[in-house]
Amino acid sequence: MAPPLTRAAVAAPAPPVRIVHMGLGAFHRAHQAWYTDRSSDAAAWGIAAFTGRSPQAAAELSAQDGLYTLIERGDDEDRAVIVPSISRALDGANMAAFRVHVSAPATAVVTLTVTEPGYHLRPDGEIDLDDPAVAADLRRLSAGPASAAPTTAPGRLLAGLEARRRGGAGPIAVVPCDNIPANGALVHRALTCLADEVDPALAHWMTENVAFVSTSVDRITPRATDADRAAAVALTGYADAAPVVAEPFTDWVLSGEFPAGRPDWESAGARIVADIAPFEQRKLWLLNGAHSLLAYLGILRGHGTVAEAVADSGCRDAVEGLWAEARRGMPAMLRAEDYCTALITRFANPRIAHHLHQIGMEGVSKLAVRIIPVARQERAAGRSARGCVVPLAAWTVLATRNRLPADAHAEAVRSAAHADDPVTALIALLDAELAADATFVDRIRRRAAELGGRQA
Ligand SMILES: NC(=O)c1ccc[n+]([C@@H]2O[C@H](COP(=O)([O-])OP(=O)(O)OC[C@H]3O[C@@H](n4cnc5c(N)ncnc54)[C@H](O)[C@@H]3O)[C@@H](O)[C@H]2O)c1
Ligand SMILES: O=P(O)(O)OC[C@@H](O)[C@@H](O)[C@H](O)[C@H](O)CO
Repeated sequence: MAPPLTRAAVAAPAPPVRIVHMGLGAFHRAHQAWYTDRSSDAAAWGIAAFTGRSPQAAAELSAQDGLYTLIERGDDEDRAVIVPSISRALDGANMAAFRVHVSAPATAVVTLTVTEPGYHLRPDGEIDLDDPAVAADLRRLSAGPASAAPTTAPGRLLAGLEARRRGGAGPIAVVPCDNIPANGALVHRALTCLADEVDPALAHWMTENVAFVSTSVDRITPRATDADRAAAVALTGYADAAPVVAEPFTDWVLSGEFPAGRPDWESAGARIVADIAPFEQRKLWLLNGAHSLLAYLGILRGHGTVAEAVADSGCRDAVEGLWAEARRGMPAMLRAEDYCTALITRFANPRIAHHLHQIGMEGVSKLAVRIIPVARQERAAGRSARGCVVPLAAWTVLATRNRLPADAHAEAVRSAAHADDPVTALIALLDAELAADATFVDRIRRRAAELGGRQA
């Protein structure tokens, strides 16, 4: 039997905690934790990483001192590195530990990967105060912010910041790393809105002390399997209950201030830019837009993974059609055509089993930021947006057949799918203006009918 992965075994001391992370999933381990470990000053920057909803990842990682294997899976071989930057792995419900770490003077950064619905934002980007979980957190925080046990990520983050203010620990940066455009600005607005309701003095303190950084993050990281756990042992010689598999490619673009410092992430390849918007658009519209298209069209065409779907010329042509529209107007410095060429190779990696079902989850939140902005741009310019019609039509077909992967908005999707005019009702969940564009909706309806959906 392989020996357990421990810090003593691999001679990797835990770096002192200066970063708190929320959402200890696969992506954090493949991306921010990896960048931190690859930075020139890695020995000075440890992470206290908190799970989002279940304590399992914290239990698995704690049993191996926070260490895990990152398997970089190329076209023809695996490369393994043991990543030591997570010094402590903790249950997200452990608010006492969360407050201690966020309010520690040494802590300089809070990063988040809590998934798109984890921010509880409305389609207009504001925090949804009518969401029962948000409303419950507001009641808890208003009754006693110092001892409340919120359950949402924004509620927990606000409780941590409140503890930091009380402790006089000074400024800090909040760095959301989910696939949401202007994620720093949106989280800033969401937290300010909550703080205004809980205690305006806290909102004022945040204005002076909390910097919100927007990021564009990129590294294809599918959920690990039992075969990946076996591969980790074979590669490193250590048993690992929580390895992560990712493609070799990785990218991180950040924009904003870090008033208390940060790791030298540039030394690991990250870029700090003044304007994040073009980088976000390239990533979300080209990579994630194509992913969502492949997910819904691919499921309808009987495929299981991205690599299978992109090998199907019916899916591939649809991706090219979406990209032709999404690339319009992108500045030349983004080299969008080269990015798309590289994406085809990345998607086609036969050794990465990225399941369409996983990508197709949370379609309401994802389509709204991956496809809808392109469709709006095209329609505003008087064009057909036919490339955007395909993913939207495929999504409506799966909705009317009750075959969509899980979605936090499943109830609204179900009710729209049973409306007299399901296509209009479903598109209205994504964007009211496009739902009122009769020509565009009719195009989606006709495409959906071709794909086998219920039209009305
Ligand atoms: N996996 C990728 O390839 C990839 C690449 C770029 C960006 N991302 C971003 O990272 C996010 C997480 O991806 P992952 O692969 O780590 O997923 P994952 O399922 O491995 O981990 C998700 C983490 O978020 C927590 N979480 C889930 N729902 C939550 C909620 N409603 N509130 C609070 N916490 C919640 C989970 O408990 C877990 O800790 C994605 O949604 C995406 O925005 C992922
Ligand atoms: O992670 P999600 O659920 O937001 O979206 C699924 C994929 O589109 C996404 O994870 C991509 O693989 C990733 O964004 C690549 O960097």
